[in-house]
Amino acid sequence: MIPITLTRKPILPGTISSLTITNPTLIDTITKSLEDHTSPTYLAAFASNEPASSSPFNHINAENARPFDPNSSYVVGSMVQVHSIPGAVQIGPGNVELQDEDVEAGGDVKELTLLVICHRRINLNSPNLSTSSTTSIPQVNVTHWGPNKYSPETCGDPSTVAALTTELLTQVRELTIDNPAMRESAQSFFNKESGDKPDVLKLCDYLGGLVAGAKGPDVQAVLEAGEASDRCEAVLKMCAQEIKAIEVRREIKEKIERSIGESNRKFVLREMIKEIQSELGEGGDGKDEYVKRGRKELERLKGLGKGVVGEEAIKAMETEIDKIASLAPSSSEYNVSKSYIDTLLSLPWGISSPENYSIAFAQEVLDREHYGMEDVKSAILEFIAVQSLNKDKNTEEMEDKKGKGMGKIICLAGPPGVGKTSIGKSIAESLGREFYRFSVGGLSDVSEIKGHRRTYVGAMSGKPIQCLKTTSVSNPLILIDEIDKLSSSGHHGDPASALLELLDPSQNSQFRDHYLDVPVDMSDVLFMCTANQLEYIPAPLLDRMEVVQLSGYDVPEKIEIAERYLVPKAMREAGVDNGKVEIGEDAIESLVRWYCREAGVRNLEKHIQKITRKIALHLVAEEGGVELKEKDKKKHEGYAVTEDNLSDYVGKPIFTTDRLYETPPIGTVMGLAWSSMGGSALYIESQKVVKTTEKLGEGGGIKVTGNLKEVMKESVQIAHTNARRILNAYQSGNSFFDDHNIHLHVPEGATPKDGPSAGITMTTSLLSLALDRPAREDIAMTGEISLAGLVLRIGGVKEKVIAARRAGTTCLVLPEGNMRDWDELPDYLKEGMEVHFAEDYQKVFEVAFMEEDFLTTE
Ligand SMILES: Nc1ncnc2c1ncn2[C@@H]1O[C@H](COP(=O)(O)OP(=O)(O)OP(=O)(O)O)[C@@H](O)[C@H]1O
Repeated sequence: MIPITLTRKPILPGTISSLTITNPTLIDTITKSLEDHTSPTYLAAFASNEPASSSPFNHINAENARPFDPNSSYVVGSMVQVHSIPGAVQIGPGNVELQDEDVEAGGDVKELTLLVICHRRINLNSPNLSTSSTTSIPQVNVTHWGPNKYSPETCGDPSTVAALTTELLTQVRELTIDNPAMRESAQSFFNKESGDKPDVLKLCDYLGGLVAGAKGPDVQAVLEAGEASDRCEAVLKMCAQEIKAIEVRREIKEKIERSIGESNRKFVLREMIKEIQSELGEGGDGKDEYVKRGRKELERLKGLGKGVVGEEAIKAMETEIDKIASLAPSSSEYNVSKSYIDTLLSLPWGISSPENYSIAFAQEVLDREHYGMEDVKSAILEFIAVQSLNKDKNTEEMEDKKGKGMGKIICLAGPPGVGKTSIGKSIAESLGREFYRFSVGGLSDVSEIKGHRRTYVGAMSGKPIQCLKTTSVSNPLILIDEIDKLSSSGHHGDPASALLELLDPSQNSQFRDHYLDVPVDMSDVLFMCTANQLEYIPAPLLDRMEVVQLSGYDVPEKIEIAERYLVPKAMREAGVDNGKVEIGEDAIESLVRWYCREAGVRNLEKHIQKITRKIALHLVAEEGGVELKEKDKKKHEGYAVTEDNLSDYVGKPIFTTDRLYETPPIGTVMGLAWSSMGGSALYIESQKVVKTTEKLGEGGGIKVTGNLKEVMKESVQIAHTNARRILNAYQSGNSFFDDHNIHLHVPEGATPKDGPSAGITMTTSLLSLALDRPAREDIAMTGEISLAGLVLRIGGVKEKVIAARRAGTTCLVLPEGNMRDWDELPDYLKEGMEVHFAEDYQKVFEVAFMEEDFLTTE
C-alpha cells in the first residue's frame, strides 16, 4: 500500500474522489504499481493536519496528494483503491495504461490524476517508516478498521441512532433541494442501500462526502468517529454549516438576479421609448432631434424680417441651442436651457389676430351681453373708429401708432358686480382680440409680473409673457383685474412699478421679463384694468389710465338687466327655457327692492339662479313622479314666479325698509352714505347728556358712537364747531353748547363708517338739538362741511339719490359742486324730487329748518 498525504481533506469510505499528483517520485511509484497488472493498486491516504490555506482559490490548485509525511498527517486515514485515471485506458482490474499526452517529451509524467474508491478506515501503526528498495516513498504499517456496518452492540442506543438517522435524511433533502446533480447521486445511494432507512454509518460517510464545502478537520472528525452517534453529530454539524452557506449563496443569487432583472427591464423600456420616439419622428434620446428642430425654428424666425424678433432674442436662442447641444440630456442644466428655449420659441413672434374695424359688429356684440354702460361702449367704438381710419395710412407717425392700444389704458372703476370683468370679455370679442384676464388682488410679488430670474429653481416667466404664450397672438386684450387691491408690502419688490413699465406705452415695446431677459414688444397688447375704488390705485399708475366710472344700478336698471340678460341666461343654464316657466316683472322688482340692494347685479343674478334651479327640481320631480320633502315642495300651481310666491323660492325678504323714523325726532336727520356696495340712508342722532348736578357753563363736550373711523370722527368735531358758530349767529344768547355735553350716534353701530360727506347732516342734527326744533321730515342731505361753513363736493351722487328715493325722501340737499352729477342723472331718478344745491351751510339751514335768510331772523 502506497502511503500518501492528502493536502485538502480526508476521503470517507464508500465515496469516490479524484486525486491529482504532481510529485515526480510519487507519480513514478504509483505508475510503476499500476503497470504491475497482477494486483490492484491501493493507497493509504492520510489527511494533512497542517492548517489549510485560507485562500478561497486554494482548491483550484491542482495538487491534492503528495508523498506521505508522518509529521504532518493525521493517524486515522483511509484505504483507497485506484480505480481509473481519467483519460487513461483501463488495462487490468483497476489498473491503466497512460496516454501519450500525459507523458512529457523526456518520458516523465508531469501530473497524474487518479479516480479512487475508498474502502475502509485505517490507523497508522508504525511510526518507524521503512523505505522501499526501488523508490524513496516510505512504506507504512497500518491496522484496518472493522466493517463499516451498523450493529446495535457496537453502536450504542438504537433509539438515539434512529432519531439521528431521520435527522440525517432530512439534511439530505435540504442539501439536495436546489441541486439536481446531487439529488441524483443521493437517489443512486439510496437505491444501492436497500430499505427505507439506510445503514446509519454508511449514510454518515456518504453525507460527509456529499458536503462539498466541508472543511478538512470536520471531515477528519467524521473519519475518526467510531460510535454511530458521534459520527452522526459530526456529520450534522457539517451539514448545518453547509445549509447555512447554501442559504447565503441563495440570497446573494436572488439579489443579483433581481438587480439584473430590474436593470434589464429598464434597458428594455428605454429601448422601447427610443423606438416610439423615432416612430414619432422625435428620434433617439431626443436631444439631436430637439437641437435640429430648434435651429430650424430659429432660421424661420430670422427670416421673419427686421424687427419682428429682436437681435437680443435671436442671440439668446442661438447661445442656448449651442449650449444644449453640448449638454447631457440627464443634466439639470439641460432642462433649464430647454424650458428657456421652449418659452422663447413659443412666443407669438409676428403673429396677431385680425382686428375688427366694423363699428356695427362691435355695437352688436357689446349690446348683446350688456345693458347700459354707455361710456365704456362709446370709448370702444371711438377706438375702433380711430383704428379703422388709420389702418391704411403708412406714414411713419401712423406706423408707430398703428395697433398700439388706445394711447391710455382704460380703467373701469365701480362697485362690485356692475359688469366690469364681463364687459372686458365682450370688448375683446368686439375688437376681434383674444382675451386674457389676470387678477392682481393681493399680489405682492413682483415676479408674478416680471418673472423670476433664471437662477431660481423652478423659475418661470411672469403673467404677461404667459399670456402671450397662452393666447398665441401678440395683440390680445389683457384685463388686469382688481388693480386697486395691489399689495404694497414690498417684501418681494414693488409690483406697482413693474405694472407701470408694462402699461406705459412708451416703455412696453421693450418689456424685459426677468426670466427671458430679452426685450419683448408688448405694445400691440390692449390693456384694460378694473378697480372698485380709485383712491387705492397707486398715483403713477392712475395717471396713465383713462378712468371710466361705472356707477351702481338703480331699481329700473336692475329690472331691465334682469329681464333682458340675467333671467334668459339663468333659464338657459338651468335648462328650463322651455316656454313653460316664467319669472314675472313684479317678482323681479320685488327681488330688486327687498332682497338685492347692492350696487351691482351679482347678488340678483345669484337669486335668479336659485329660482331657476328650484324650478328645475320641481320639473324633474314632477316628470319622474318623485315626492319631494316638505321644504322643497312646490306650494302653488304652474311655473310662474310672481311677487306672491317669490318667498317659496328665495325665502323671506332681507330688507324691509330703509326708513327708521316716519317723522324724525329733534336732533335726528337723514344723511346719505355711499360705499363700494352702493348707497344707503344714514341717520345722524344727537342727544344732550343730562347731568344730575347740572351747572350752566359746564358743558361743551361731545361723545361719539357708531363705529366711526378717523375722518368721520374729525367731521363730528368740525360739525360741532360749525354748529356753535351758527347757533351764535342765529341766536346769540343761546348757550346750549356751553351748557351741555352731547352724545352723537350713527345707527347700525356694527357697520364701520368713514368719510366726510355726513358733515352737513351732523351740523344740522346738532343745531336741531340746540334749537329744539326738528328738521324737515322728508329731507335727506349729503355734503362735506369746511370749518368756515362751506359745503364741499362729494362722490356717489347716483347711488345716494337711489338710496334717498328708496327711503321715501322727497327733498334733497346736495353740494353745489355736484350740480353736474345731478344733471346727468336719468329723469326717472330726478322725478318728484325737490333738490337744493348748497354752496355754504346757510342754504342747508334754510332748507332744513324752512327759514328764509336765517342770519337776519333775530
Ligand atoms: N350691464 C349689465 N348687463 C348685463 N349683465 C350684467 C351687467 N352688469 C353686470 N352684469 C352681470 O353681472 C355679473 C357680475 O359681473 P362682473 O363679474 O363682471 O362684475 P365686476 O364688476 O367685475 O365685479 P368685481 O368688481 O367684483 O370683479 C356677470 O354675470 C355679468 O354678466
